[in-house]
Amino acid sequence: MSSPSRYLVSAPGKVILFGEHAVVYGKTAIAGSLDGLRTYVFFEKRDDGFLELNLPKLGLQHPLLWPISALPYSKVTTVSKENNSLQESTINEELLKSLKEIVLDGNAGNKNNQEINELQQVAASVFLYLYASLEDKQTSWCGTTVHIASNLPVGAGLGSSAAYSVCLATGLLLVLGHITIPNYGEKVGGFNISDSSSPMNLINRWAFQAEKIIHGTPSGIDNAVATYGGAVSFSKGVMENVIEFQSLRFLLTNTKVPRNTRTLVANVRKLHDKCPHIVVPILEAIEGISSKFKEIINSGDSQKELNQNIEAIELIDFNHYLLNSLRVGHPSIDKVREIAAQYSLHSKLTGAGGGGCVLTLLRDDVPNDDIMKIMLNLTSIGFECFETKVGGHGISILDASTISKQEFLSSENIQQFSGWKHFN
Ligand SMILES: Nc1ncnc2c1ncn2[C@@H]1O[C@H](COP(=O)(O)OP(=O)(O)OP(=O)(O)O)[C@@H](O)[C@H]1O
Ligand SMILES: C[C@@](O)(CCO)CC(=O)[O-]
Repeated sequence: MSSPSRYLVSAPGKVILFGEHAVVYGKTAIAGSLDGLRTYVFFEKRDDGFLELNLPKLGLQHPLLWPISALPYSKVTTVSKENNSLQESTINEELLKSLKEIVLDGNAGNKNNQEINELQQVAASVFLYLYASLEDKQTSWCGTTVHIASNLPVGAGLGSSAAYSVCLATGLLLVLGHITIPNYGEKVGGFNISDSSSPMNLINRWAFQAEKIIHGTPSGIDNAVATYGGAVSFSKGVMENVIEFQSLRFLLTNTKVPRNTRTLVANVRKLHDKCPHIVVPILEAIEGISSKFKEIINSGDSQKELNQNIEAIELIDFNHYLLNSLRVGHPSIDKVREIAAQYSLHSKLTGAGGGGCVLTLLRDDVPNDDIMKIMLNLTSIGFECFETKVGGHGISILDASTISKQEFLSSENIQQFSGWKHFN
């Protein structure tokens, strides 16, 4: 049977309940996937030896185009299908510099001569890095056209970079013949992270490489949640399912204050290196919060009790204060907390902070009218609100042979195309 000439891949955003930043130092974080907020990538076969990337969500009006022959093969470790040895190359300054040059050349060769900013350049570098690393020259595809669509806010703390990285890793592993579409339709559940040959683990490993290009020193939690989905606990690269908080409802408020995870993580690192005697105990205290939350959810509380559990709720405030002391807070986040507190709701920043999104736990005993009022209040000052639960599918894949590029681009609800498959 011939392989599809088009694939559609999707991956979810994520929300961190407890433990961001501390997780970079090996501490435990609790997080979940955001099934309704996803990135979708459409891969279409080419036969002219070119790679085309379309990044409309990052504000690029015209495609970027490169001949495959321009890729920096000598600087990445290519893969042999025979012995199945996928070796990631070290992501160093030299590699990043040559990727950047190739991205800018691809843009310069474009007759539209558009400006390309740092965010667009990094996103394109990720694509070229993955293609060069994974190409084994046995594919029937002689190039690909890639279109990205997403309903995730970019750079707001909800893991947009990880969803993008996971989609690209999945699609390119498929296109370049390393994995095939899974058979499962609707199955959601466990995964075996220790099985190194599993397609999901392969995807997660390559998405982690992509995240290193975007973030510098990521913990790996964002790409793991986008890959495997669910509600999880994550520490030192190892993930466990923690399904007990999947029915909790949250309000996510995007303050729309632009920030950059790479810079925020680097700033915490500088503080850590300068004042370890202050920062290390803060990280330990954050670990204590994640552990306490796990203890509460493992102690047999029903979801309802968890929702009303004062101790669990106070952990949200404690975690927020500790993050503020790592200097990743922002006045816009305090404003959301202040408005939520008027209705006795508790909030914390989520993701890297410095603006971005705020997470508010919606307790069952808070009337819907109050929630509406909070949302109105927040939107009236320019913030954006989403009500959400955590959990749901990680990577989803669709044989898109019968879907045209136009249908993909004009679809209001890409999730509704039928036939999505999942690995877990
Ligand atoms: N839809 C998209 N199309 C192309 N690139 C994207 C897209 N979404 C994210 N990216 C890439 O990810 C970068 C944003 O990453 P950043 O880590 O700052 O935000 P985030 O992942 O949303 O937040 P956090 O890491 O705190 O969860 C963008 O600059 C771009 O390189
Ligand atoms: C701030 C951080 O902890 C979460 C970003 O979503 C960074 C990381 O874990 O890589």
